[in-house]
Amino acid sequence: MFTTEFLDVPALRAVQGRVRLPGSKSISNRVLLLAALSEGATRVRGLLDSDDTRVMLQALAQMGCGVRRADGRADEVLIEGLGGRAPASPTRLFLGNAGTAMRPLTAALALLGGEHELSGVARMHERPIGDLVAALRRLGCRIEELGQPGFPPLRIAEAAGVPPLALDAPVRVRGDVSSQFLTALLLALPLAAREREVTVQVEGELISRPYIHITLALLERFGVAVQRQGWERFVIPEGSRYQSPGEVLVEADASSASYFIAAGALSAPEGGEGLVIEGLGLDAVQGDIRFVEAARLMGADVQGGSGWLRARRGAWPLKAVDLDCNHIPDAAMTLAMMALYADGPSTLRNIASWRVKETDRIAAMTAELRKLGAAVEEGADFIRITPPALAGGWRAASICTYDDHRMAMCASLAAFNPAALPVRVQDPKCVAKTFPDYFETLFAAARPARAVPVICIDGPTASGKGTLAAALAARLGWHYLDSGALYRATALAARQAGVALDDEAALARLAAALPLRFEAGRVWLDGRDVSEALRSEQTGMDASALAPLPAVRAALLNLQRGMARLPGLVADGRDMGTVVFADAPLKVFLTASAETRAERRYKQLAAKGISANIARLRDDLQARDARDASRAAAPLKAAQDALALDNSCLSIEQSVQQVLDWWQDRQPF
Ligand SMILES: Nc1ncnc2c1ncn2[C@@H]1O[C@H](COP(=O)(O)OP(=O)(O)OP(=O)(O)O)[C@@H](O)[C@H]1O
Ligand SMILES: Nc1ccn([C@@H]2O[C@H](COP(=O)(O)O)[C@@H](O)[C@H]2O)c(=O)n1
Repeated sequence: MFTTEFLDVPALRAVQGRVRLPGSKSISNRVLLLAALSEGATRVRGLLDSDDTRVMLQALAQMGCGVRRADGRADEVLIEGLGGRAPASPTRLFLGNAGTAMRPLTAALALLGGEHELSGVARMHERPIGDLVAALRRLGCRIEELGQPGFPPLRIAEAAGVPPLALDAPVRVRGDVSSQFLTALLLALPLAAREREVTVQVEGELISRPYIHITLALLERFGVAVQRQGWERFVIPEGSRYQSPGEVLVEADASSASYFIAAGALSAPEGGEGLVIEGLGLDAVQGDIRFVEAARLMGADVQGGSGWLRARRGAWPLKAVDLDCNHIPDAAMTLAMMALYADGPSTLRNIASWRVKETDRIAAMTAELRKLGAAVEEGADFIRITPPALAGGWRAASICTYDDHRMAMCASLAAFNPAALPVRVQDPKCVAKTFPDYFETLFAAARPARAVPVICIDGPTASGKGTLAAALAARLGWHYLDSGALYRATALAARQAGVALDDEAALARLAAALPLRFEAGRVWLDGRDVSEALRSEQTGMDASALAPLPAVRAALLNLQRGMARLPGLVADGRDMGTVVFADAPLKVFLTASAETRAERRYKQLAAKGISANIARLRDDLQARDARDASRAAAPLKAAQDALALDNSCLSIEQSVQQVLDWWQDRQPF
C-alpha cells in the first residue's frame, strides 16, 4: 500500500493482462458477523483484508468469538461463533469508518444484550444511524446516543439482559436513507425468532436493493430463509437459528472491479485482448455487478463468464448517458469518471445516498472533476458532467480524496486523459478501507503513456547517493535502484565462481544471469543473504575494478532499464543520468568534500563495529573516484543537464527536501 502524502499517477495509455481483486467488503463483513452469531466454526476464504474488515474482526474478538487467521494468509480466517452464548460485556468497540460494521453490530448487540460502547472516526460520527436506533428502541432495546442525536457513538445499556421485545407488530424501519438499517435488522432479528415469526416493515422507498439481495442470500447460507414480500415486508420464520455452513468463499468485490472495467474501456486499442478480471463474473451476487450494464451503455466492451470478466475499449469516445444509478450507488462514482471521456454531458440520477457516505461524494466529485477541466452541475440527488473540450481542455490536477477510498480509486482513472497529463492523488492510503493494494494492482496492469519518470542521483563514492535516493523513493512511493549493488554483486559472484576480475567475457556472462533478489531491504544472491558482504570496502573496490569493462556494463544495462516501472524510479550510481536513463526528467549530481565523505564512511563503518583509518579511507575513496572517472565506458561525471548538489553542509533531510523541491518545480500541479 502507498503510505505517502500523495501519489503522482503518470499518464496511462492502456491496461492489459490479468488482475485478481480482493474479496467484497459487503460480503466479507456480513459473513463475519453471521459466522460470529452461528453455532459452530466457519472458515471464511477470499476475505477482504482491509480497515473495515479488521475493525469487524477486532470487535468480534472483543465480543468473545474465536477469531483465528490462517497461517500466512490475510484472506482466510476461522470464526468460532457465539452460537447462543451471551457476548462478553462490557465492551468498547472502535469501528473506524466501517458502516458495514457499525450498523449491524449495533442491532446484533442490542438483541444479544450486555453493555457496549460503539464508536468510530470523526466521519463515522457524522453518518446517520438514527432510523436504526429508533427501530431498535421501538422494539424495547436500550440504546443511548453519546454525541449528536441520530449519530454514533452509541451505548447499548442492557447489563441486566435484553428487555422483553415488542415483536407482535412488524418492526418498522426506514428504507430511503441507507439500506444498511434494514440489513442490520435482518441480520440481527433471527436471534429473536427462535420461538416466533418476526416481520420487518420498510417505510419509504427502499434504496440500494441489491445490497438487501446479498443480505438475504447470505442469511440463507447460514440457515435462515427470510420470506420477502415485495421490497416492503420481510418475514423471518419461527424457529430460525444460525448454523455455520462450515466454509464460505467470498467473491471478489464488484465495486472494486468497476475501476478495472473502466480502465479496460479507456484503454488504447493496442490493449488487444483487454484486461481480464479474476474472482467474479457476470453471475456475481453483488448488486454492483450491474455496473457492467451501465459501462456497456457507455460503450465499454465487457465480456464475462462465471468467475471472470474481460474489459476493453468498445465505442470511442464513450457515449454520454442519463442514468438512474440508485441500484449501483458505489460503482456509479466510476461512471462519473468515465463521463470525462464521453461525447457529451452525462447525468447520474437518484444518488442522494452519496451525500451520507465516507464523505459527501456529490460535493467531492463535483469539486475534483472541475479541477480536471470538466463542467459539473450538482443537485440534491444528481450530478451532471460535461467533459473537458478536447485534449486541450484537460487540466493536471491534485485530487483531494476526503479520506474516501472510492475518491482515490476514481482519481486514478483521470490518468487515461488524452493530454497525457499526470494526476496527483492526495492521501492514497485511504484505499486501505477496501483495496489496500489498489494502486499496485493498477500499475502492474497499466502501460504508461510516456516514459516512466526517473530521478537520477549520480556522484562519487560515499556522497550519500544511496541514502538520498532511498529517502526520495520512500517519499514519492517510487521504486529504488541501487545500481552499484549490481556491480558489487557481479564482483561477489565472480569471487565465488573463481572468475578473475579482468576476464571480461566470463564476467559479462555472470552479470547477464545474476541470480539477484532485493527483498525487504536485504539483498539475496543465489538464495544467500549478501547484504553485509555487498557493502564491504573490498567489494566496492572489486566492483570498481570490473566496472570499466564494456561487456559487463552492457550486460547490466537492460536489467537496470527494466527497473523503471510505474509509478516511477529513483536510481543512484555513476552513469544513471549520462547513459542508463539519459532522458530522465531530473538528474542530480551529488557531491561532498573528500574529507566529509571519508568521515561519513568512517562513522558508517564504526556503527557496524568495523575499525578503520580515516586517512586511508579518504585515499581509497579518492582512488576509486579517480578510476571511475577516468574509465572510457560510462565514466563518473555529471550529465550535461544535471543539477549539482554539494551536501557537505546539508543534513540528509535538507538534501531530500532540495531534490523534492526541484522535482515539484517540474510538475504541472
Ligand atoms: N547529507 C548528509 N549528511 C550527513 N550524512 C550523510 C548525508 N548523506 C549521507 N550521509 C551518510 O553518509 C554515509 C554514506 O552514504 P551512502 O551510503 O548513502 O553513500 P553512497 O554515495 O551511496 O555510497 P557508495 O558510493 O559507496 O554507494 C551514510 O552513513 C549516510 O547516512
Ligand atoms: N552506475 C554505476 C554504479 C556503480 N558503479 C561501480 O560500482 C562501484 C560500486 O558502486 P557503489 O555505488 O555501490 O559504491 C563503483 O565504484 C563503480 O565503479 C558503476 O560503474 N556504475
